Amino acid sequence: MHILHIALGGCLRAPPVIYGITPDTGGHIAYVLEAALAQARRPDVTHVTIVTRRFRNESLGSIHDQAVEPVTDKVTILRIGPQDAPYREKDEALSDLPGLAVALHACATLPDRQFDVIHTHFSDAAALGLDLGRALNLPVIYTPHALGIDKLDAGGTDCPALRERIRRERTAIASSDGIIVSTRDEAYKQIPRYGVPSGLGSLRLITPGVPTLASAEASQGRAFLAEHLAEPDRPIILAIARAVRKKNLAHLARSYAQSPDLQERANLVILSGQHEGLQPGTEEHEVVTELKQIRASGGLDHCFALPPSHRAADVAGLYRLAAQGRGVFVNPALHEPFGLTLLEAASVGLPVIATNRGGPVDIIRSIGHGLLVSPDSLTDLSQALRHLLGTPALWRKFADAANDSSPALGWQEYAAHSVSFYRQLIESRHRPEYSSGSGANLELISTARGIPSSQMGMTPVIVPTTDRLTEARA
Ligand SMILES: O=c1ccn([C@@H]2O[C@H](COP(=O)(O)OP(=O)(O)O[C@H]3O[C@H](CO)[C@@H](O)[C@H](O)[C@H]3O)[C@@H](O)[C@H]2O)c(=O)[nH]1
Ligand SMILES: O=P(O)(O)OC[C@H]1O[C@](O)(CO)[C@@H](O)[C@@H]1O
Repeated sequence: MHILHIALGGCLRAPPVIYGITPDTGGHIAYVLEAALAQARRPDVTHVTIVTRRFRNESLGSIHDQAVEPVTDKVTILRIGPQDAPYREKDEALSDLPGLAVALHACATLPDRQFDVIHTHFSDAAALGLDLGRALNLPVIYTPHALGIDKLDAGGTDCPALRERIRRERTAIASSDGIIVSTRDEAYKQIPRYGVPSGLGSLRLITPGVPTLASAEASQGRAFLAEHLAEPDRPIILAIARAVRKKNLAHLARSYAQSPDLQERANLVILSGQHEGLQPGTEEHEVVTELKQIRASGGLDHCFALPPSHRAADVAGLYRLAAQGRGVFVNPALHEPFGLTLLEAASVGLPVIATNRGGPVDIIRSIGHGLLVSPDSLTDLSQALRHLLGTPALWRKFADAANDSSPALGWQEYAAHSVSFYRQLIESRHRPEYSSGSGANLELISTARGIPSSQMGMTPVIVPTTDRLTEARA
């Protein structure tokens, strides 16, 4: 099987990726690369091609202007589009889609590129994938990663670009042959909000694995923080997220700033993308500026680190340092579609405190390595921090749960379930009764493992085939 992934946003390249180098260089890239590498390790997969955008921007890396980038002998990144195209964020790049569709078609019809299935990531890629799928009669799978309606609810600006994104997402949901989501929240709450009649495709809940952390040890994290903290041996309250409002990092900073006892007990470390070159007026610039203001007005320079740049090894070192020093990882997002960082924390045995909106509910229920809090309440967050940092037995219990889950967090099962789903969609194309959009490949819709749909209070649209985190704990 030759799998084609399409992911247009951000700076996608062979590892090491510089996450946070742009606002679109985040979790979906980790997901696509890990999925592709794990799928390629299977003997029934001959090759995995990842198509992304080509652009020229020296500060983001000359690799993005290279048409072909081998990742392994079975995984290749292909970059499409004009050679001198500038880098654009996803909302600005929509006008490029017709040109990219032509370029994709040209590269997908070369004799040595016989794809069997197309897996698209985010709705811009779905538009391209659906077009190619129709032309080549290939099944198309859509993974949303982040959906616009919930972004709007989480405080996203209601603007034409977001409305257009929601329109595209509706088309992707309605027209794809299959949808792969990561959480029950996406399956039972977010997708049904699009009001697309179920029946055009089947939807699977397949839990992603953990992004592979660099091998750096805690000592790397300690060295990285050396110049930022006066008492570097205190436990660390760690947050790592793109500098966008939805991630609610200022809420964590405020909660810490209002709690002198927490400042005495632990240091706060926030990695919020790469700050260099942020343009005034952008969301990321505003988010980072607000964090700096909270730190300055609270006189917290000695205990609140906001490093302006970081690399993959620093991220790994910080997670391990936080775990070693009995700290905690915090994801305070207003809404988190899934939350790969919570898996990263689990993989090093680090307890977490996470938003009770979205994917973290599934993740923490499955792994049991932390507490859920409302992202609206400063006191709930500071109390949770006090409780966890001040109760060694609770910390140990969560750390043990994280360590127990660790072996089950790889991508092998994701690869097995996704490839089996692809195969089913490919085979259904060859059955005589198949006709596109007829719903012939629809499986009936039942309940997610352990949660009757009636309890979710909405119409279920899926047959989840795997919920690996739950299985891992069973
Ligand atoms: O400054 C940063 C910010 C992020 N990261 C890394 O980038 C990834 C970000 O993951 P996450 O916060 O889960 O993802 P998002 O970038 O928000 O991506 C989307 O896609 C992910 C995969 O589907 C989902 O887990 C998210 O909920 C969804 O918002 C993780 O590996 C982080 O460690 C960094 O290294 N540095
Ligand atoms: O919903 P938002 O904040 O626009 O973010 C979605 C973006 O973030 C990412 O998760 C970044 O990797 C992409 O999938 C997507 O481009």
